[in-house]
Amino acid sequence: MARGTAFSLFQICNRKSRVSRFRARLLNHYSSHLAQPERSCTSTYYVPVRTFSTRLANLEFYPYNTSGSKHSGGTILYTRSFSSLDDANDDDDDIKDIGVSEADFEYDADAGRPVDFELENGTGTGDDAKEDYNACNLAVLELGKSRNSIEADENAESNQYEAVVSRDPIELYREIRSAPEALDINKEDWDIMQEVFRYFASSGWASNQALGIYIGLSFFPTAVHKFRNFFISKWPSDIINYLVSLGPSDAAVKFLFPIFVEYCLEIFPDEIKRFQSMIVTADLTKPHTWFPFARAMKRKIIYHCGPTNSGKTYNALQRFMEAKNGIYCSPLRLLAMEVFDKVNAHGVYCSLLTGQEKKYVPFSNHVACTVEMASTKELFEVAVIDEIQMMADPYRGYAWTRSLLGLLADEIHLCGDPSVLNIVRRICQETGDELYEKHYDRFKPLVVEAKTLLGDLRNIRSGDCVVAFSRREIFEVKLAIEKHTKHRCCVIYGGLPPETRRLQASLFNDQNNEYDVLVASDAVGMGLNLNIRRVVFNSLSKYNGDKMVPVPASQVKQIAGRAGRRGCLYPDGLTTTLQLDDLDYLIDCLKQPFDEVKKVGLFPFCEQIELFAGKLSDVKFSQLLEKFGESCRLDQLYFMCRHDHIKKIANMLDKVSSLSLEDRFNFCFAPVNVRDPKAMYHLLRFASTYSRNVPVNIAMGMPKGCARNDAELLDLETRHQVLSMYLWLSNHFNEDTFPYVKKAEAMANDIAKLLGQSLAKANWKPESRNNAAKEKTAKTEGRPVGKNGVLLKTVKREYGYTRPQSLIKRYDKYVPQQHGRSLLLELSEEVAA
Ligand SMILES: Nc1ncnc2c1ncn2[C@@H]1O[C@H](COP(=O)(O)OP(=O)(O)OP(=O)(O)O)[C@@H](O)[C@H]1O
Repeated sequence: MARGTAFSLFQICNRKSRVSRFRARLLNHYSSHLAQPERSCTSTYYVPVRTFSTRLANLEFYPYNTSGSKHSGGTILYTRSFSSLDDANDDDDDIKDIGVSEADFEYDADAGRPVDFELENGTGTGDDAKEDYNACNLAVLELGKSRNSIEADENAESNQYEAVVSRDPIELYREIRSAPEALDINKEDWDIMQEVFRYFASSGWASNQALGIYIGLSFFPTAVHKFRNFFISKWPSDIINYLVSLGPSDAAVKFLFPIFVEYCLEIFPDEIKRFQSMIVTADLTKPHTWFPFARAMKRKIIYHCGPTNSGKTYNALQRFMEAKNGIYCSPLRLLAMEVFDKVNAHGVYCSLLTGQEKKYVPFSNHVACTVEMASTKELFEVAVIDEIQMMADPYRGYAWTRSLLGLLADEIHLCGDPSVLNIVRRICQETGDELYEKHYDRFKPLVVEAKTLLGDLRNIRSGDCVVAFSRREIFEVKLAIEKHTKHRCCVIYGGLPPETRRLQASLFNDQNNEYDVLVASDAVGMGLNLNIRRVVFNSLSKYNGDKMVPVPASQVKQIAGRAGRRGCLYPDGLTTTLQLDDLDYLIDCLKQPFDEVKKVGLFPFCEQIELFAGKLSDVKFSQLLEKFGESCRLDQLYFMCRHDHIKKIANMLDKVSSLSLEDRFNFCFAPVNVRDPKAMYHLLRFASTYSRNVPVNIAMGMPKGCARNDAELLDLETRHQVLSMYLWLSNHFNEDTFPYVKKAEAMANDIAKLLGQSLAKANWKPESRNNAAKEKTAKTEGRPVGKNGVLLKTVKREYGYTRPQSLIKRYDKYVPQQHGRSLLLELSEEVAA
């Protein structure tokens, strides 16, 4: 399709009124080779004041005519970006230029779709356009037409519709509205018009542009349907002829859209108002303004930036302990406990605050807490936010963002890798805080052992930590090691209570017992100081809830970095894989620089959700969350954190009546494994008892003793989670309603001990909580399933990633076999270097 070369300038004027007018002025400058006169046309649209455009295709300037370059006129409604960076000033009467930058249009609804009618908006020299134009004409010439005849046709067509396309859409709309009902409708045209409207209703561009006048995505199809009925009932023949000539196409959509806007503004003022107020209340732009007290301070931000085991946290904690008061924000309960112990051991009184426990140490001015519990109301001299890169975590990132934006501390020490450094720089520009950067290197380089374990767990040695990415794998590895070697294994994975993980860690660290190997999940990557000599990856792929995927490089680095920490028994860290095939991937991951994070997480406060709820009537809390997610506006630096698990809880709690919105919101954040039906059942029970305003019972007995099989071990884990949930709820709701805190604590301690004892004995084959579900999925996908629903290993690769070719294989190809061993050593040294 030929491309025209109209050079467009857009100006929007924004009037002061509540429902303001944007004046979109389009000046089309034709390039000389098309020999068209320069012209301009202006039209005015009434649109509400709104500082966003949608996932626009605004950057693409479309003509209204399929014949390409020859038509001009008409206007496109240009609304503004979601970004706050270029907010329109509502109080400004002047006409404002809109600087359209690519960055403002990150989401393009039409991305990937073929654009047939794109006009050039470039420099005006139009070389590309000239080429396209010539190419198109050439193509047509090949079909047997002369250039003159094509031009004559185009001119004739353009003249024919000039009267339609150059008209102001407001006038067009008024004219259509005042026309009498149509009587004479041509069947063939009618069919085409149906297609045109169908195309319009399914246009991503149009539905997104419609957001600019507060026609929501869910209302858009209804609005188009009514517009179609209105349009067809009037049957404006000149416009119909033009649209029929365009057919169901982007050009037709772009022509109809401004008329549709006029129609909507007149016919749906209530819907527009309602959606507008929803949008305003779901505004998550400028989150730094949510914390006015922090903004009133001149804070000093110190970014301790470096890889694992480089002393970042150590240095930040030194400053924390020197200060007259301070707060340490941890990603894990476990790490908060470690810091709590360490700081108190140094003689600095420090309290502990996590979702589940409050340990107040008399006279303490310091507190170690989990990041979600950090107070943005108290003043501190020093705050430490550990693992700051977790701002980008899809689920929990909002807690780090909130702490960075909202902590009232003179000095805030951020510890983390460099992935969020740039984004922190940008945030500091917005908040006005001073940023200082301290860069660190690893104390000792990590060495990759290129010979690997050659697939044989009998090659395991004392001080090794085998990392596996599922509970099943962990127990399989433990079983195999203990059966075929003299080593005994400690176990650490996310499902275990922090107390049990700590006990397992100290058992492993202690040199005076038989436990000399650790088998752990990625939970080992953060928080624990362990005497690990070598990290061995059992595999480098993991199930992401949907399929097997490679473990991200950043996570591989974090885990491998646990080997050989300063001050531990083995200061020279080693890492390798069980299988040779995985080695290349490990090396690639370690060599990769940290990916730069582009966005960090946000989540609304309860008050924001409450405000939003006021705009809707008769919606359940789960629907409210859904609608908030749909309507919220965000700056370019932020994303809304994933809340599928929250919605799942909200959905379940919809059954419980007489819970306030705030209570529902709080219950949704309770720590529960949403995939564990038993734990979910207890949460529902707690919520419904609470809603009756009577004391909530634990109503769960203690197990008789240690677990004798995996099912009993899983049961212990679940029971501990339920107790942990009870304790969490007692800290987040009125304590009188959850009065059995002491009992819950005692039970949780006992179960943690039982878990420890059970793990020491564990020599059974692992089970999975959702064997049946896995089996079903696997069967529907045609994947072979073994006993207990294990997806067979051979298939894992098919569904997972293809392992990169290993060093050995590469070597085998080019070097005679007998030199293999020495080359491996060379490679090992090379990698280490
Ligand atoms: N100056 C120091 N003197 C003594 N020990 C130190 C010093 N710096 C760091 N360490 C010790 O080195 C180990 C690693 O330090 P630290 O935990 O601060 O590293 P990190 O860079 O924060 O790593 P990670 O992100 O993995 O936690 C810790 O055991 C710490 O106590």
